[in-house]
Amino acid sequence: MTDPIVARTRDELTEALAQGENETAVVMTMGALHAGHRVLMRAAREQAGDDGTVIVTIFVNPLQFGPGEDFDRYPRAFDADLAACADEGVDVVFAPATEELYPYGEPLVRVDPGPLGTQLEGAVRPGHFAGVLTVVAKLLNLTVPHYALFGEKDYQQLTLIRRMVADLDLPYEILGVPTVREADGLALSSRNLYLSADERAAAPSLARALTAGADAAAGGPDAVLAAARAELTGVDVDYLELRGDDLATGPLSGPARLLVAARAGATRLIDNIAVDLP
Ligand SMILES: Nc1ncnc2c1ncn2[C@@H]1O[C@H](COP(=O)(O)OP(=O)(O)OP(=O)(O)O)[C@@H](O)[C@H]1O
Ligand SMILES: CC(C)(CO)[C@@H](O)C(=O)[O-]
Ligand code: BAL
Repeated sequence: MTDPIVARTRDELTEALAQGENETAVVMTMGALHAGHRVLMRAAREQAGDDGTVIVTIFVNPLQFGPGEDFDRYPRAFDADLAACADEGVDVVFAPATEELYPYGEPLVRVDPGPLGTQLEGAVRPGHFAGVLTVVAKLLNLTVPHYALFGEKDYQQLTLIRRMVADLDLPYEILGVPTVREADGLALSSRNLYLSADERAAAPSLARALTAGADAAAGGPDAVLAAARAELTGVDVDYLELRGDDLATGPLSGPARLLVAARAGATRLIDNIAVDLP
């Protein structure tokens, strides 16, 4: 096991990447790495190959947090993150300071996520997806990977990143990785660290609701939503929505996504599942 090269600046990153001529794959994270991130790292290694380069970025992006959100208290655990990256054979960790990534202060020009950016998560978190897409575009252009891997847990984010890359002709291949879950179905998330014992006990109701919804697919959209709603207990629901799998609204048949966001105490949890409508 070799320790990854840690790059804190653009120059250090360029130097670290200059060494490899083979395929590169990047996993972008906000740190506090868990087993879900590790699955992304393994998928990245599979894409890049043994002689390729796997890059993990660790950056808590202030641009995607709204006022009153948890930017300040977002978990930060750099030493443990580095150990996890070493364990997974990551080659390069890019962990810039805010001033390194945004040397001119808050960017005036941002990537516009379009109408989907104000729906679902975007309705609850105004400006969130402009902040996400802007930093993802920057990190893609800095790491210049062949592949970038993102989790399906953040399905709307993954969908918007795919659209950004297609709409702006960015030369990177975006790959989605299925959601990694605890034994009781709860999707792994750095924010699960915030949950009290009671909240942790209530949290799997999101996954139960999604499974019940997907199991009711044969009955059509109304049956899916009713089955899911019946299982959503002990949490405050922000939204439960069924959409076509590209998240564009429209007549619902064929491949669809059921998405949920709910609060357990003060902690917002999100999750989603594929639904195969008749
Ligand atoms: N349980 C999971 N399964 C698969 N991918 C995941 C999972 N959790 C996070 N990811 C993916 O890891 C990448 C980095 O996510 P991030 O660092 O925000 O972690 P997170 O656990 O989603 O944190 P948060 O609690 O902030 O949502 C994203 O592509 C995200 O979709
Ligand atoms: C993609 C990302 C690293 C951009 O800050 C973040 O939104 C996340 O961790 O999902
Ligand atoms: N995991 C998505 C990033 C965010 O919640 O800000």
